[in-house]
Amino acid sequence: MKPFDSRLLRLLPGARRPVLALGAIGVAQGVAAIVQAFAVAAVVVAVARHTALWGPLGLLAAVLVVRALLTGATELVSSWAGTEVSAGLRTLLLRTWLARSADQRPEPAAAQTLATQGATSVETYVARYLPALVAAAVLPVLAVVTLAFVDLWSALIVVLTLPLLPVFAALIGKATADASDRRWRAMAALAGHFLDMMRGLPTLSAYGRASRQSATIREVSQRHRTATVATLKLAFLSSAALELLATISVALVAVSVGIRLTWGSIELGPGLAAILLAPEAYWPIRRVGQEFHAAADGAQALEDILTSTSPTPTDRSDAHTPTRPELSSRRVGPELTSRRGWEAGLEDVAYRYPGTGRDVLRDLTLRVPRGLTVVTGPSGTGKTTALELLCGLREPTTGQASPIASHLVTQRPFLTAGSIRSNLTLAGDATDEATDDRLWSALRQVGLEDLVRRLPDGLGTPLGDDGFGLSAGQRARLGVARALLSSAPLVALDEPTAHLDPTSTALIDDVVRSLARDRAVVVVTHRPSLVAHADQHVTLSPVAQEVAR
Ligand SMILES: Nc1ncnc2c1ncn2[C@@H]1O[C@H](COP(=O)(O)OP(=O)(O)OP(=O)(O)O)[C@@H](O)[C@H]1O
Repeated sequence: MKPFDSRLLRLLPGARRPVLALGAIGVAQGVAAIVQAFAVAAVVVAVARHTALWGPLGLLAAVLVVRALLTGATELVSSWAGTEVSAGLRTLLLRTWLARSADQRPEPAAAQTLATQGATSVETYVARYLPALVAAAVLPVLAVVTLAFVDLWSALIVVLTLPLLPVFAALIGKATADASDRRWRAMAALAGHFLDMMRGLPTLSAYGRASRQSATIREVSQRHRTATVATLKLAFLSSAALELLATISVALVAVSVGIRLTWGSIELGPGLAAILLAPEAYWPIRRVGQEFHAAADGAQALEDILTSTSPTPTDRSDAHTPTRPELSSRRVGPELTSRRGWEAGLEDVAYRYPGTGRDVLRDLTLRVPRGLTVVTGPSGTGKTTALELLCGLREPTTGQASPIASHLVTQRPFLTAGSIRSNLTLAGDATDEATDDRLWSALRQVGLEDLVRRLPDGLGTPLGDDGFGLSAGQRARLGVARALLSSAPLVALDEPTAHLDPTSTALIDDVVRSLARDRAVVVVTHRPSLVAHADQHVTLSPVAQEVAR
C-alpha cells in the first residue's frame, strides 16, 4: 500500500482542488500552532514579569479564532473533497465496467462492495489522510527551523529524534497493510455471501433451509470480525508507540530547557517557546500515523478501484472508450442499408465462459439481416450467449463478431427503482425524444396501457427494485415496450413471451414483427407463429452447429 497514489488525482481531476485546499489549510493550521506557542510564551512571560499583558493576550485570542476558523474550514472542505472523490470514483468504475464486455467485468458482489463501501472508504483517505500527509511533509521542517532560531539545543534534540517517528510509522504501516488487506477481502466475501443468500432466501425458506444459512453467515462474519479486531489492535498499538516516542522526545527538550533555565543560560521566554514548539514538530507525523489507520481501508479500496479501472489488454488505447458500439453511431433511418447485406453477424465463432473448460458455442456463423431472424434450439445450447455476442456484450473466444448498436431484451429485463416513465426511458437514446404520447403508444402496443392508466400516478407510478409491483409477465412486456422506444438498428429479444398468456403473446408477436419491418430483429423463441413469419430461422444444436432453413 503506497502512502500516496498519484493515479487518483490523474483520474479524478475534480479532486485536485479540494485536496490541495485541505493541504493548504493543514499547513496554515500548523503555522497558527507555531504562532500560538509564541503567544502563550509571551503571555506567561508578561504575567511572570508583570509587564503589559494585553498585547500577548490579544495575539493569543486572534490565533485561537484563526485556528477555530481553520478547523471549521477543514470540516467543510473535507466533506466537499470526500463527496467529490467517492462520487467521481463510482462514476469512473461504472463507466469502465459498462464499457467492457461482460467477461471482463468483476463478479457482481465484489463490484457492489467496491462501488459502495469501497468508494465511501476512500473519502477518509482523501479528506483526512492526504491533508495530514501534506502537513507532515511541511510542518516539522517549519517547526524545526523556527526552533533553531529560538533555541539551537532543542532543535538539535528534535532533529535527532524526529526521524525515528517515520521509521516506526513505516514499519507499523507495513503490518497494517496486510491486516487491512485481509479485512477488506473478508468484507467482500461477507457481502458476496450475504447478497447470494438474500437472493436465494425465498427458495431456501420454501425448502425450510433458511436457518441453515445462519451458520455460514456466522462463520463469514466471524472472519470479518477477527480481521477488524486485528486491524484495530494494530491501530491502537501503533498510536501508543508513536505517542510514547513523541512524548519522550518532547520530555528530553523540556528537561534540557529546564536544566539550562536553572543554570541561567536560557531566558524564560525562549525556553517556554521551545517547550511549546517541540510537540508541533512531532504532531503532524503522529497525525499521519493515526489517520493512516483510519484510512487504511480506503487506501486498499483505492488500490482495488484503480486496478479495476486500469486498461485490460483487450481495452482500446483509451480505457474509457466503450468496446460496445455506441447507439449514436448508428440510428434507424433510411441510411440503414448495409452494403454487406446483413447488419450484425458472427463468423466462425467459438465462445467459452471465463473460468470454464468447455466451449458453449463452436463454429457458429450467424448473419442477421434486416427483418426477422428466429433462433431456436434445445435449452442450454447457447442461444442467450449468441444474442449477447451479437450485441457486443461478450467477445468471442475465437472467430469474428460484427456487433452494431443494439437493444437487448433479456429474459428478465432490468427494471430499476423509479417511475414507469423512467424505466421506459432508461435506454439513453430514448430519453430525448420520448414524449408521453410515444410512451403511451409503446405501452398500448404491449397491452399495458389500460393497467398504467388505472394507476393513480400513471406513468409517474413508482416501481420498486427489480420492477417490484409488477408481475413477471408485466415486467417482460415493459421490457419490450422499452425496445419499441429505442432507436437501435438491431433489437434482440430473448424469449420475450415466456411468461405471457395467449392474448399478450399474440400482442408481443405483432410488436416483434412490426419492429422487424425497418430493423434487424433477432428473437430467441419457440413460438411457431414467429417461426412461421421469420425471414431467417436458425437452430442451434447441442454441438453448437448452425442449421439454417
Ligand atoms: N455465466 C456463465 N458461466 C458459465 N457458464 C455459463 C454461464 N452462463 C451460461 N453458461 C452455460 O452456457 C451454456 C449456454 O447457456 P445459454 O444461457 O446461452 O443457453 P440457452 O440456449 O439460452 O438456454 P435456455 O434456452 O435454457 O435459456 C449452458 O450450458 C450454461 O450452463
